[in-house]
Amino acid sequence: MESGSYDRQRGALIVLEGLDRCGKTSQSSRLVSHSREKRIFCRIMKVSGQNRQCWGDDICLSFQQITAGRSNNSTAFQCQSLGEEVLLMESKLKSGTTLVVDCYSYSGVAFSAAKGLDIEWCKAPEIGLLAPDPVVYLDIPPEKAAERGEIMDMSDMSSLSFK
Ligand SMILES: Cc1cn([C@H]2C[C@H](O)[C@@H](COP(=O)(O)OP(=O)(O)O)O2)c(=O)[nH]c1=O
Repeated sequence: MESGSYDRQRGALIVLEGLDRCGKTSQSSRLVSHSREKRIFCRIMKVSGQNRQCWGDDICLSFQQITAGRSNNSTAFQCQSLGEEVLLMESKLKSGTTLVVDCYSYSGVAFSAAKGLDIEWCKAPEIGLLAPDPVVYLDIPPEKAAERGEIMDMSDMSSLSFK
């Protein structure tokens, strides 16, 4: 990605993944600010699970984020909207906007699989998503993340098994 590129080159699809409170939101904001300073069109894309919300002029999409226990209906609902979401992303990227995505599909699949669902089943609804350029995984010990705020029940975390 070149600086000074207010041009028609495709934007990059940058994905940040990691535990809650690992710093995805902070780093997304810094990345967008830095990119804009370099005259690169850049927007944050928030993933909100089942709900669509807009955050200022940023884009919020609701990708399928299956978690163990969600009903088939909610999965079906999200899959239906996937097509238009992909089209929106595609159009933004093609017009030269770089998208910074705070959690894409990987975290939803990982959490669902860690809770015992078949990983191939978890991945199946993700078919059709655009492939990210870089995926940046922010690593943090769960205990450290928990110190940063009330995020999740650590006893629940300890029962998960990530591969
Ligand atoms: C990146 C970072 C965040 N924080 C704090 C700021 C926030 O209150 C909290 C969570 O950061 P945040 O960026 O919101 O994490 P995520 O989007 O992954 O959930 O942690 C630190 O204390 N130190 C750091 O280095």
